[in-house]
Amino acid sequence: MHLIETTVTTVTTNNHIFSKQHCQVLQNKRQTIENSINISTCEPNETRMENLDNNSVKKLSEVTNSQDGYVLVTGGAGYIGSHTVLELLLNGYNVVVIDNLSNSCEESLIRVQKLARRPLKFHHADILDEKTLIPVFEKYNICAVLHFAALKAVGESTKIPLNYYWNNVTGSLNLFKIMERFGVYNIVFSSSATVYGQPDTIPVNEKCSLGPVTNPYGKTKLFIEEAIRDMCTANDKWNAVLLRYFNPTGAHPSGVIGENPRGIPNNLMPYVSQVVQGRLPFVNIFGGDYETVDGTGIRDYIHVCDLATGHVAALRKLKTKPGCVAYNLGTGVGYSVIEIIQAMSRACGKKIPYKISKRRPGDISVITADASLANIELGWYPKYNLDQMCQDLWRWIDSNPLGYPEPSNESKQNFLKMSS
Ligand SMILES: O=c1ccn([C@@H]2O[C@H](COP(=O)(O)OP(=O)(O)O[C@H]3O[C@H](CO)[C@@H](O)[C@H](O)[C@H]3O)[C@@H](O)[C@H]2O)c(=O)[nH]1
Repeated sequence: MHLIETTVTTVTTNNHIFSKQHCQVLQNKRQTIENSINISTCEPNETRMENLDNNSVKKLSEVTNSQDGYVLVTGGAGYIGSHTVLELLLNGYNVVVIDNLSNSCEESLIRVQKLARRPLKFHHADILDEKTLIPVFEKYNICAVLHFAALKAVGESTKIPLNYYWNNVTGSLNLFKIMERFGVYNIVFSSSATVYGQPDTIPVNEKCSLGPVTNPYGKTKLFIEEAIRDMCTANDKWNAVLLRYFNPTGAHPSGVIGENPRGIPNNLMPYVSQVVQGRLPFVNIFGGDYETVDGTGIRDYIHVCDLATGHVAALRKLKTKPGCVAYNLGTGVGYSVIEIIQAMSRACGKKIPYKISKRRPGDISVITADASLANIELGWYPKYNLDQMCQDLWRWIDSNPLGYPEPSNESKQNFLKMSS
C-alpha cells in the first residue's frame, strides 16, 4: 500500500495509444488551460438572491415565452439534477421535478429550496410509469424538459444490463412519447463522454466518431442520443441539446447539497471521500500500467456547479430552435487518479492511502474534453479548478458525513404541501 507522498514508479506497456510524449503534450496543454480558467466561484450571495425577483420574470419569458411555463426536471433530486434545479431557481425559472427516489431523497430538494429561497414543485413519479407522468404534463404548462433520470453505475450496468436498457432506454422513449402527446418538443438530455468510447484524438470534440462504447450504461446514453437525433430529423418541431458530461465532482460551495451515493461508491471521487472519512480503508487504483504520466487513468473532472450552469445555457440555446446539437461539458484539463488523490489530500489535509490493483474492465486510458463548441455557441465556460472541486467536496462531506439524513416527518409534510 502506498501513501500519497510515496513516489509511484510508472510501469508502461507498449500496447496503448498514448505515448509519453503525448502525455507531456497533455501536461503542457493542461497548464495553459488551468491558467486561463476563471477561478472565481459562483457562490450565491445575498445580492444575487435579493435581485432575483426583479430578473426572474424576464429570464423566464426569455426561454419559455410564458410566465406560467415550467421546466420539467426528471431525476431532479439526484446529484447533478439537484445542483441544476438550484441554478434554474436562482435564474428565475419555474421548476417541476419528478423523481422516483430510487437513488435520491427529498432532502436534497428541501435544501435546494432553502438555498434558492424559492419553492419548486415535486412529484414522486417514474419515467417508466406513464400513469405517474401524464398527470404532471396535464397539471403544468411544461415548456422544456431537462432529462437526468437514469441508472448510472458503469460497473453495475455490466452485471444487470437489462435493467439499464429497460430503465434508461425504455424510460426515455416513454417520456419522449408523452412529451410529443402534450406538444412539448424541447429537451436537454444528460448524456456522457462515455459515448465516445476510447477516442482516437484527445481532447475529444463533438465531431469525433461515437463508440464503440465499452459498457451497457454508456450504450444506453448512445442509444438515447440516436433516438433523439432521429426524432429531430423526422420532425422539426423537436429541439434537443445533448450535453456530454465528462467526470462530474465537487459540491455546491455552501456545503449544503452534494453527492449522496448509496452503498459502496463506484466512482473515484465518492470512493476517495469515504476513504478520507475512514469509512473505507484505502483507494483501490484500477491500473498502474496505463501509458500516462504516472500509469493511472486520466479523466477530465468538472465541478457539478459548472455542469449546472451548462444546463441553463443549453435551455437558452433551445430558444434558437437548433434542431439536435451536442456539446461537451468538461474543462479540457486531464488528471490522473494519483493526482486526484493528491488534490483531495491537499483539500482535507489528510493522507489518503491507496493501493494499485489491476485494471477495471471497460475502463479507457485517457479522455479529456474539447469544450470549445460549448464556449462559443452556449457562451459557457467552467469556473472551477481541481482544488476548488476538492475543497467543495470536502466541505460537503465534512458537514454531512453520512450524506443526507432522512427528513423529519414534519419537514417532509411541509415539502409535499409546498410542492403539490
Ligand atoms: O475506486 C476507483 C474508482 C475509479 N478509479 C479510476 O478513476 C478514474 C475515473 O473513474 P470513475 O470515477 O468511475 O469515472 P469513469 O469511469 O471515467 O466514468 C464516469 O465518467 C463518465 C464520463 O466520462 C460518466 O459517463 C460515468 O457516468 C462516470 O461514472 C478511472 O481511471 C478509474 O479506473 C479507480 O482507480 N478507483
